[in-house]
Amino acid sequence: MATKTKYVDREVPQISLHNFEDRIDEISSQICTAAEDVGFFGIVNHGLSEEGVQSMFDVSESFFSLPDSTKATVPWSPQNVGWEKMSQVRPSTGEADTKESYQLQFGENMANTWISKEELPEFKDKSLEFMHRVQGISEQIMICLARGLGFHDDYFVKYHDVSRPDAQSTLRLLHYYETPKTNDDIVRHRAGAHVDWGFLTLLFQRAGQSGLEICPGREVVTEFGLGDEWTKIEFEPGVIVCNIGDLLMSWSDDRFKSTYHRVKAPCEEGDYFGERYSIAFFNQPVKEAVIQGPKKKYPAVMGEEFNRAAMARNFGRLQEKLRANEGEKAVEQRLKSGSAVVAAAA
Ligand SMILES: O=C(O)CCC(=O)C(=O)O
Ligand SMILES: [Fe+2]
Repeated sequence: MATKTKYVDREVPQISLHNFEDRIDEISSQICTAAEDVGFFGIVNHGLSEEGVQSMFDVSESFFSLPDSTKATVPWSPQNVGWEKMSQVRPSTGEADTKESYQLQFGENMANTWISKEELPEFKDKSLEFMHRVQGISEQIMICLARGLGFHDDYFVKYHDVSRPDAQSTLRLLHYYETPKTNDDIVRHRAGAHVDWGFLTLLFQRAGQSGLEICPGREVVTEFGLGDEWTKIEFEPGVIVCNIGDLLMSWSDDRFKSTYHRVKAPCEEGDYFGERYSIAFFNQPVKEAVIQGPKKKYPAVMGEEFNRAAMARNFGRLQEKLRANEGEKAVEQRLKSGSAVVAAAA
C-alpha cells in the first residue's frame, strides 16, 4: 500500500492587483517576497471574471469530448503545441502522466495545430481571447518582477511579446482521467512531481477537482519527490495560482524559487479520484530572448535553446516515437520506390 503522504500547512500569499498603477510598488514588493519565499502565490482582483474562466473550461471540455481520432488531427509537436495523451514522462517518475493535454500558442509554432472550425467553430477565437487576457495579467506581474530585479519595467514584457511570430508562450488545457479505485499498487500519476521549465505559470482550477500540491525548498526534496511534506492548493473562486518556473529562477540568479509541485496520484482516503480539468498558461520567452540574470550567475542562453532542452527532458520518449514513425514512413517510401533494396545491399 502506498505510504501515507505527509502534509503541512504553509502560507501561500494572496496578492491583489487592484489599482495596479497606484499600488505598483507595494504589489511589486509582495510579489517578489512571495517569489523568494514560496515560489507560489495567488493573484486576486486581476480583472478576469470567474464566468470568463469557467467559459474557457467549457471550451476546453468541448475539445476533450471529441473522439481521439479527431483530436489526433492536431497532434503534439516538439514546438510544444498540439494534443498529447498519456505521453508526458516526468523526470521524477519515469512514467507517463495519465492525462491528455492540448497546447495552444499565439505565433507561427501553432500553424496547422488549431482544431478545425468545422469541428469546433468558436474554439480558436475564444481561446485566443482568453490567452490575451491572461497575457495581460502576466505582463503586470512581469513588470513587478523586473522592478524587483533592477531591470527596467518592460524588460520581461518585451521578451514575452506574443505579437511576435516567434512567441512561445503556451496555454495548456489539461484533462486528467478518472482514476480507478483499486488495490493493485500501481501509481497512476496525474502530473508527477516537477518544476515548470518556463518563466512564470498562471494556473486555473475548477471547483471540486482537487489534487494540486506543492513542496517548496528544492534542497530538501528527494529526487522522486517522495517522503516530503506537501501542501494542498485548493480551488478558490477568483484566485489565479502563480508559480515561478526554472527559467525565471536562473534569470534571477536563483533569487526567485521554482517550486516542486504535482497533481497527486490519488491513492489515499480523502484523495480526489474523479476527472480533473485545469488550465495552465506558461509564459515562455520568444526564441531570440537572451536569458541571463543581473549578476550573470549562469551563462547566457537563448529562449529557443532553453525550450528545446526542456522538451527533450519531458517529451524525449514521445519525440523518439515520432522520429521512429518518420523512419517507418521513410522506409515504406523507399520500398515503394525500390531504393530500399539498394540501401539494404549497400
Ligand atoms: O493541472 C494542474 O493543476 C497542474 C499542471 C502542471 O503543473 C503543469 O502542467 O505543469
Ligand atoms: Fe507544473
